[in-house]
Amino acid sequence: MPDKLKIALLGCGVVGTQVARLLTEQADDLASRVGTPLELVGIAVRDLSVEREGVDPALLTTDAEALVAGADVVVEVMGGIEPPRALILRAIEHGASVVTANKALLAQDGPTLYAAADAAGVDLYFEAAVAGAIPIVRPVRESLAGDTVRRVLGIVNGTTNYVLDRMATDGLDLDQAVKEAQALGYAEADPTADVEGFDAAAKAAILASLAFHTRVSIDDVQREGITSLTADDVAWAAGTGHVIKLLAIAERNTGDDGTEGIQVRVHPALVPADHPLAGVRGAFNAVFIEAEAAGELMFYGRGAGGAPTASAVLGDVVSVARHRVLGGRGPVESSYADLPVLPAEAARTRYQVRLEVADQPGVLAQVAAVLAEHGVSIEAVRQTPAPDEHVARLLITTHAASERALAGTVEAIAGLDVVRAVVSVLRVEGA
Ligand SMILES: NC(=O)c1ccc[n+]([C@@H]2O[C@H](COP(=O)([O-])OP(=O)(O)OC[C@H]3O[C@@H](n4cnc5c(N)ncnc54)[C@H](O)[C@@H]3O)[C@@H](O)[C@H]2O)c1
Ligand SMILES: N[C@@H](CCO)C(=O)O
Ligand code: NA
Repeated sequence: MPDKLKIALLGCGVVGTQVARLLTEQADDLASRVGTPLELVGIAVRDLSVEREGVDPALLTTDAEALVAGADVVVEVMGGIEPPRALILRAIEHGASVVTANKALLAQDGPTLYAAADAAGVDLYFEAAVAGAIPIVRPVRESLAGDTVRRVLGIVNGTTNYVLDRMATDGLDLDQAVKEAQALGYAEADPTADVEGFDAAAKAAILASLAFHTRVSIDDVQREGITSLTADDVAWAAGTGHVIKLLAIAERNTGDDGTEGIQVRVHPALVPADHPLAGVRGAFNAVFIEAEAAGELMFYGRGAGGAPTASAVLGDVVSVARHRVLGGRGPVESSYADLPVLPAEAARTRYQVRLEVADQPGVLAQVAAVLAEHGVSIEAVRQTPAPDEHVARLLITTHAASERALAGTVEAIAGLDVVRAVVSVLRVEGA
């Protein structure tokens, strides 16, 4: 048994500071759990002069490469693609186990890192990369390894969930809610990665790879953010018994030509108010899984923040450290299924389409005819008066239709003389 394990920490920001704190404060407990002491041997940072609360300045270094070379376990919480990618590969080359929270890197180039870890026989763990503190990587990879996952629906971005929640509860418009999220430290000064769905898409790619034992990169994920949503959309959703959530969705599906594959997408969707995901408020995250034998499961908690994310990182550190003490490594990424990612247009969902139309005889029939021509089946139609007496508002809910059929339908409806505006088109999920 090693007399101690040397831990190198790369990055000392929001997450790194908390990882350093927990490693120090809980040193005795961690040593008992692992079976040997964990010694934090250094922390790589950019700027040595920045004061970091609770962090021993003597541990700081700007030479990340040298730090990595002498470590048993490397914890990467720098963020970004380079230098983390090169540093992780170097750590693996030196035989270190790696723990990372870096969803962007894993979603872009995970397979290279997994292959390197396999070749070296070391662990590469990343619980914090998806839904922060929520145990989701380990349950999907290990607890559900004997089951067949059909579908994963996740609220995996806390910032957008906070924004949508504020729009729903207090009628804020998007900009106001984003400003509030920034003031609370949820959203970055540049909120693009969150509001345009890039962060959720990275997590969707990682979740899909794990759930379906295949390789999905962020480029395979169909992505749409929340920036086109209005306070009116959110209010309408409530009026029809739904809440709007930004969902990361990964599901098994069959393509038009009968090919078995998966679909992975991120977009806002109407979720029925009685669905467990509808109750996920504020900046919380949740992942809802439908598996063949297990049925429905939901994992809920904090998806971000220094301490919650550090909790997931430390859990991984203990796991990989235990493996080193016992000899060997933990379960690896399985990627035997080789399921293709199907084209987005073949995805089938229910839709709500809101229109403003001329309030005159035959309008409903014309609109219904377009839907019929495109093979889109209507589930319900609701008409409400508009402030202008010559205009009516129509809310059409469809049965499941393909994205392709729906797009053609909406284009044709928009071209009808009697249609003043297509107000919104939203998918309905989880019904
Ligand atoms: N903050 C969260 O809530 C959260 C949640 C889940 C996952 N993550 C992930 O954790 C990682 C870290 O996030 P964070 O919020 O702590 O970021 P941060 O910006 O607060 O901290 C990053 C740290 O890394 C250092 N760093 C960056 N590049 C460096 C370089 N080239 N050399 C040396 N030091 C360098 C920075 O100086 C900073 O100290 C990211 O991959 C992020 O996606 C964060
Ligand atoms: N920006 C992310 C945090 C970490 O992924 C969120 O709002 O959930
Ligand atoms: Na997690």
